Amino acid sequence: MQKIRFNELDVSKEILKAVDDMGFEETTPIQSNAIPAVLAGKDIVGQAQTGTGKTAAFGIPLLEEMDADNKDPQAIILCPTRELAIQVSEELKRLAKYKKRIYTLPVYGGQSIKRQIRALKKGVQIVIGTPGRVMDHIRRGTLKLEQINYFVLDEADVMLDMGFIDDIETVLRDIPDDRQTLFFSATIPKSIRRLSRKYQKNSQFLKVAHEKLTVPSIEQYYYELRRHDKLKALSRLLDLNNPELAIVFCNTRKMVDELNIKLQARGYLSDAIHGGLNQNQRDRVMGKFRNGIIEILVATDVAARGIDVDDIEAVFNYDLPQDTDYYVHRIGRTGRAGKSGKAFSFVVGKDIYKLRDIQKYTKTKIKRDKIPSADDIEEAKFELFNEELSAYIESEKLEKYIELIENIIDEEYSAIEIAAALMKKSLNKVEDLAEEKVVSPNFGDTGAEPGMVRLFINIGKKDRISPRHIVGAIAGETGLPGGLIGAIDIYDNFTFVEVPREKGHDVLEIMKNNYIKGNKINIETAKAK
Ligand SMILES: Nc1ncnc2c1ncn2[C@@H]1O[C@H](COP(=O)(O)OP(=O)(O)OP(=O)(O)O)[C@@H](O)[C@H]1O
Ligand SMILES: [Mg+2]
Repeated sequence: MQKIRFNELDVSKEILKAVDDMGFEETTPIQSNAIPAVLAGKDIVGQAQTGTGKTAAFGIPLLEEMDADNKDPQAIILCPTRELAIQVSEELKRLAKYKKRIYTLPVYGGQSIKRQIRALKKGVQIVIGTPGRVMDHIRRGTLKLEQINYFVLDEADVMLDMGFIDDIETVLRDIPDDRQTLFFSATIPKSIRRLSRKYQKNSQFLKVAHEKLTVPSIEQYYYELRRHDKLKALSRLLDLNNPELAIVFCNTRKMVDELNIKLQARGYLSDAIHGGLNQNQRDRVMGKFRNGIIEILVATDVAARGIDVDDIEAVFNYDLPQDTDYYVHRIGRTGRAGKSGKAFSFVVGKDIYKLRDIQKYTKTKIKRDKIPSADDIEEAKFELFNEELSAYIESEKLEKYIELIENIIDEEYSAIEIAAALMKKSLNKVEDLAEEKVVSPNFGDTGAEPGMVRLFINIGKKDRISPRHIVGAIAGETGLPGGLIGAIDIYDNFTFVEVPREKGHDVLEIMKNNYIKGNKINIETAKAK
């Protein structure tokens, strides 16, 4: 049983109406397999490719089985991160749109526990949470387990990788034996099979029959390069492909932060997400990414697990993942729900062996490709320019300008010379910023604290400059109190500072005139202040 219509399943008209509102036409294979199995009371391990609707595969039968007259929790869904708990909860809310008396609640750390307790007291049937906070509620007695009939682990494998096994086992021991236990992920390693043998009854392993582990609509490429060429390669691929939204994965939090700053300094609208950020920061970043305020999300593996954002057109493995399974989850952030996408992996030295393992494991061919040259980018920009130009000529009223140009032609220049000069001027504007990076003010919303703006300053050799020097120089020259100049750090050959938004342009002007010589900050003067 693969794709069928939802009304061929034994589900209520409320659910049928909701999936129709959501625009779902047919079930996905995991849905046509899992929904009847869960409704029939089975324990299952569900494995299906990324972006193929596993959330609704467990969400729909859970919603069907909830007793609206019972206000106690009847299902717990555990997710590895707060973002995912929120996302799953939102998908369930959409599915429950016409089941007015079923309440779902996400509970996760970082959010006021009192608010969650109040909500739980009012009556909630499905609790979606991260293990830490769920445990906390259980210990406090604010999450009652007596009525729990369903226990779901979403992204089951990464939950074990993250060391949540003790928490999971504690919860499993405490909820009634006659419950149903469901595990889901795109990759099911042996550790999950073991957990299944221990805690599930007559478990059914639903591996949706697919030859490949990755989605076929994702084009996959790799690039062999040297470590220090990665940033250039990333910039070129971003410029050439121009993805609306993209995720770039690095292997450590530190790399994520560093790369994000470098991208921002090059004028990209990027921001970083990883487990080292606090709740507010993470919410802000995810919100900006979902709304397209930032276009590039630089992330660690866990932070992006299961994340479902429309229109992510490209995924970059800036570092190749340590684990082959992680490759599957990473590139699965694109090509969701039947859409197409591209995945680009950077391969340095011995990474090539890991890449071979990945190909063997996922049963896919990752195509080798060349990093686009500066000429390729220029050509692409030129093509885009031509297209935009034609559209502009078609849509705008140009009579007045035609007259003006005719005058210049008469006097000195040919039409071709004038067109060439205008073209160079218009194309260069963008390139100057990206290439020289002397000072690139980024007034877009790129990770600065609220009310602040980030300024990037090229400082040439970093060994002679400390953050203190830079704050000193800015404070001295602009009269801003040092306390208002924030978040300073030094990366490679540049630094950034955050200053109050309304002072941004002033500070920039002053810094340009006084401290930027060529492309170096004049640190001697800064020290003297
Ligand atoms: N039957 C369907 N038809 C069309 N779209 C669907 C269907 N079921 C789910 N979707 C949509 O597909 C997207 C991906 O679903 P979901 O996030 O549940 O995937 P997943 O299998 O959990 O992926 P991952 O392994 O990355 O967690 C969501 O936006 C969801 O609303
Ligand atoms: Mg999922």
